[in-house]
Amino acid sequence: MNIKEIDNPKQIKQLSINELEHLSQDIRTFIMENVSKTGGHFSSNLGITDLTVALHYVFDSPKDKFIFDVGHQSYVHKILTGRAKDFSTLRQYNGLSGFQRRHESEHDPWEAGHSSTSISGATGIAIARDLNKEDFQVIAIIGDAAILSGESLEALNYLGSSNTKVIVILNDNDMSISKNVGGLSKALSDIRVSKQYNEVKDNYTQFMMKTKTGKEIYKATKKVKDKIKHRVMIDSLFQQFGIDYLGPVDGHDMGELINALTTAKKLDHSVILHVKTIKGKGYPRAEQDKIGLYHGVPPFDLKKGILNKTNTHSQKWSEAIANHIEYMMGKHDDICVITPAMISGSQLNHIFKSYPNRSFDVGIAEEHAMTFLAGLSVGGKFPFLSIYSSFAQRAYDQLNHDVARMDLPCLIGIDRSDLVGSDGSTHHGVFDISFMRGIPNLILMAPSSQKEAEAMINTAYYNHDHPYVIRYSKNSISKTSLHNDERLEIGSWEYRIHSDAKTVVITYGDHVNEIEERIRSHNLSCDLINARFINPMDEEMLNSIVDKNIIVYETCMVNSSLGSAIVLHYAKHHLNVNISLMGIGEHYVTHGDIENLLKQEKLSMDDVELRIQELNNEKRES
Ligand SMILES: Cc1ncc(C[n+]2csc(CCOP(=O)(O)OP(=O)(O)O)c2C)c(N)n1
Ligand SMILES: CC(=O)[C@@H](O)[C@H](O)COP(=O)(O)O
Ligand SMILES: [Mg+2]
Repeated sequence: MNIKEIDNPKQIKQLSINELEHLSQDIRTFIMENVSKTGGHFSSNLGITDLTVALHYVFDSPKDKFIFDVGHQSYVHKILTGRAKDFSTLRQYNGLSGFQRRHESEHDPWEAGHSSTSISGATGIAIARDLNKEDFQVIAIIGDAAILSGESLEALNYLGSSNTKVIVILNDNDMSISKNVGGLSKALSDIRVSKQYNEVKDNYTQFMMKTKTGKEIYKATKKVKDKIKHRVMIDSLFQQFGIDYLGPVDGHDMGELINALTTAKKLDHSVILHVKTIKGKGYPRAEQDKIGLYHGVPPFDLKKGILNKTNTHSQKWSEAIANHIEYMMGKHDDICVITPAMISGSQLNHIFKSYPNRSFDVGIAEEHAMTFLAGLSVGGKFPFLSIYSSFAQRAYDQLNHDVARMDLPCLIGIDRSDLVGSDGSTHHGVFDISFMRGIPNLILMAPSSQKEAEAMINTAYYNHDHPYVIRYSKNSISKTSLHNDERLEIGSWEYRIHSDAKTVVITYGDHVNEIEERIRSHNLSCDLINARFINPMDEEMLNSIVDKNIIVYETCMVNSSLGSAIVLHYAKHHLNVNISLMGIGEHYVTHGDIENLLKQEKLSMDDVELRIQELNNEKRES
């Protein structure tokens, strides 16, 4: 069957097991040839090929709903649902997304990019189906790392107590991006495929599901069997949630897969089908990859594999940050490093090798990572958490409630800030400034060079007084050798171009050098300020340019960004617009007090603000 001629998964329904196996191999070859050209998620899709072919053979998408967790492993699903012809546009502007996208196909009922949402979403879709008295299957396809993350466990806990039916396919390749971590992950990998046991069990279950009596007997005996199983046999952690468990089955044996999926389809209650696969199946370098080199790949030569290029002139921001952190770890043994499953992406492999006892990969667990950081700080360590901007969105309350409120000395590296390119909208780091600027005690920094980044890390460590955040993008920067020992004054901006021009641009991070180069090469009459502290702002410098035209340039121009803070500062201090900022917050003044004040006395806004402060003090003292 020519892969590009598959418009609809129905076309594979009449194939034999043997033909399905050949189709699966052809799809793996197609993925290798295409993804090695465009870049994208490589080993996860090779490993899930047989399972996805079997899923589309047994179930009927789009009537049956396929929800891929994260969605980075949905390429085979896309190929079988008529999108093979678009693969040359994978992860490009206006091209095929690297994740499920609803606008792309009726076969994509769900969207993700962030991990561990599939079971929650599937449960919602299933319960809505039951309420609407509709009849279709809801299937969540989730990896062994994603299923061990907070939201997945919350969803499983709820699913086990609900009467709806969701089929959870656990695609267990014993790998996250790199090796999977945690106690539950070990329990999973200890459970072995026993073909004979599964065959007997599948045939028995299918036989019992044929009749009403059979179903009753199945349920009654299942309880007894589970009790015995809990004690004597595989202590499957999923049965603890009250959800039936099938498997584990060999994820590369088409017949066994189809049998197990058919059993799951016939059940009248939720079930987890545990499927063991090999991440990178069919491409030995990817099968042997334990550090995630073939998880998300750039375009590469299939024959030679991905070659480790050591570039002496440029580096990724992550590398510059990790190098200086490692340098500081060598000088100060209280520094620890945390990552939520992104060792390779955050360039921490060398630190994990050099300081294994002070480096912690907590798995896909951003909430835990952030509060774990707080605990390490309370315990007298100086922790550094490296976390992607969009994944940090998961840990907003932990940052606010556990780190900032206690004003704990630590450093948080917000990696992949600003636009990230091919991962697209779910991964752009454009909200971190707006969700962090309002949190008390956080010092927000954005370096424009390696040297400045090192000075910021030094400042955070040696000041040892607040939680510091340093944000940097996925871009590359020029590489210098030295580790400088400089520090910065908190809130101090840098006049990068100071020619007393009528216009001044204020920006930070990667944009500073880009804009400086443009001003100089076009000989523009324009000053440039490097706002390297996004919070607190350099109000003295702001006041010194009150008579200039100001252009604020930033990527994440969303509410409560730096730009809006600057506008507010001017409105409050310099424009003849009367504006007073009044927070009720912990103040003692009520809305009613303010209304009365405004009504009774004809005061200027400055007087109102003054009067409110007096009123506030009076009430606080009373
Ligand atoms: C909230 C969140 N954290 C981290 C990631 C990065 N990430 C994408 S896939 C992945 C590993 C997933 O492992 P698993 O669920 O086992 O799927 P596999 O790739 O092995 O099939 C990670 C950590 C993410 N997408 N979302
Ligand atoms: C799917 C996912 O979330 C990760 O694999 C992500 O794509 C990694 O991004 P980087 O390639 O920027 O490390
Ligand atoms: Mg996995």
